[in-house]
Amino acid sequence: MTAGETRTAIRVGGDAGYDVVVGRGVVAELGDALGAAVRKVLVVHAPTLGARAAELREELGDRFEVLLAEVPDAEAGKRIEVAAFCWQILGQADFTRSDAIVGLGGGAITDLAGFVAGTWLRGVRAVQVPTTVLGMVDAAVGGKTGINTNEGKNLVGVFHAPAAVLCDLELLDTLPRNEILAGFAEIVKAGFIRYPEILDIIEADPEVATDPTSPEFRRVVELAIRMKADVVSEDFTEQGLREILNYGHTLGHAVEHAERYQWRHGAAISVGMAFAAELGRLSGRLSDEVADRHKRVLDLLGLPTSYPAGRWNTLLATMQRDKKARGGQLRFIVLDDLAKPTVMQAPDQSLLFAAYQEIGS
Ligand SMILES: NC(=O)c1ccc[n+]([C@@H]2O[C@H](COP(=O)([O-])OP(=O)(O)OC[C@H]3O[C@@H](n4cnc5c(N)ncnc54)[C@H](O)[C@@H]3O)[C@@H](O)[C@H]2O)c1
Ligand SMILES: O=C(O)C(=O)C[C@@H](O)[C@H](O)[C@H](O)COP(=O)(O)O
Ligand SMILES: [Zn+2]
Repeated sequence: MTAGETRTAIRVGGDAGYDVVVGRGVVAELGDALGAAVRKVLVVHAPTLGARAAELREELGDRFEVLLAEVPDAEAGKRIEVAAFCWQILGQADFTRSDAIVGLGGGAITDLAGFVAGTWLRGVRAVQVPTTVLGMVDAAVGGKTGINTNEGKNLVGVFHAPAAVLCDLELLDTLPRNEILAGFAEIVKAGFIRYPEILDIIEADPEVATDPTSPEFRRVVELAIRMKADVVSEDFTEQGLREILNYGHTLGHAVEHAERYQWRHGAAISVGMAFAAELGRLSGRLSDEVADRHKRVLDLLGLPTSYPAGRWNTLLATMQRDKKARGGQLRFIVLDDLAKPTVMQAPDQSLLFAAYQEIGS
């Protein structure tokens, strides 16, 4: 970091937990985050981050034996065959329990790298270096890892907390605008379920989303990370509270599946939040003002809030496999008010359908 730049450390899980470090240049802390006990490091990265991964190998080379695993980009990387490819590298290089894995990439890569770290020898050290907004504010934080199956999104995974998360804002300099905006869907989620200040900032000037160097950008990123850090500190394995992080995800994951993962996660979650707002409104719990605010904020960011009306049956069939379902009954996260998320148990299909009609295009 250069003089005058600040570094923020957000703690997850108290004394025995880890820091999520935010700032420009903080990837320079990777060696220390890996720690003195580690000998070998596997950096799992997408092709986009190949040059940066090679630089890291150079930078860390005098302290560690660094191997690189280039894996397919985005959701194509979140497959069991890709995890097996990484396990093979680890096996052939004799990785032991005192070695470590680094996830360098967007949320898909940190989900995969976390899964590999959580399963290799039943769990080795993972340090996450997210390179997308979405990875920084959500995916790399909290130790939820996962891969997809033919039947649905994230159906296989383990909870495996990282040893550190380094959110280097400089890495966002190369991130395309549409990826930045997709990441903002999870920031908006944090606004609705915990910190409405985020919504105020975006409404005051939606352009903050496209300037990673602005103080407002930094503020909303840190608020979203704080929200996630607090929730997962209280409920790491999603016994209750953590379910609120799934706001917009029940329908959103079904949209991703229906689109064969050609939609960005953030875009699908945006549609899912628009649906959750209608569910809140039509069930009589959420005011028109807060429900309408969803579409307004998401529109300001150019994120989608509708989906073809004729796709309901397809989405409903996929939603039956949602992890929040209990005994065959769907459960949705909805809002009673701003920053008051709650679980809606087994809503009538007629209510779900009516809410979907409101976002149907
Ligand atoms: N585990 C969790 O708690 C959690 C939370 C939220 C989302 N997720 C998962 O995260 C995934 C979505 O993550 P995402 O939105 O980061 O998408 P992504 O990982 O697919 O990355 C998006 C694109 O950005 C490119 N990219 C990444 N960093 C770049 C950079 N610095 N410069 C240029 N290009 C770059 C990638 O190559 C990719 O093409 C989904 O699979 C979702 O399920 C997990
Ligand atoms: O961390 C969590 O918990 C979340 O639900 C965060 C979500 O944004 C994320 O997309 C997560 O991967 C969804 O998890 P899933 O259990 O619904 O697959
Ligand atoms: Zn998500």
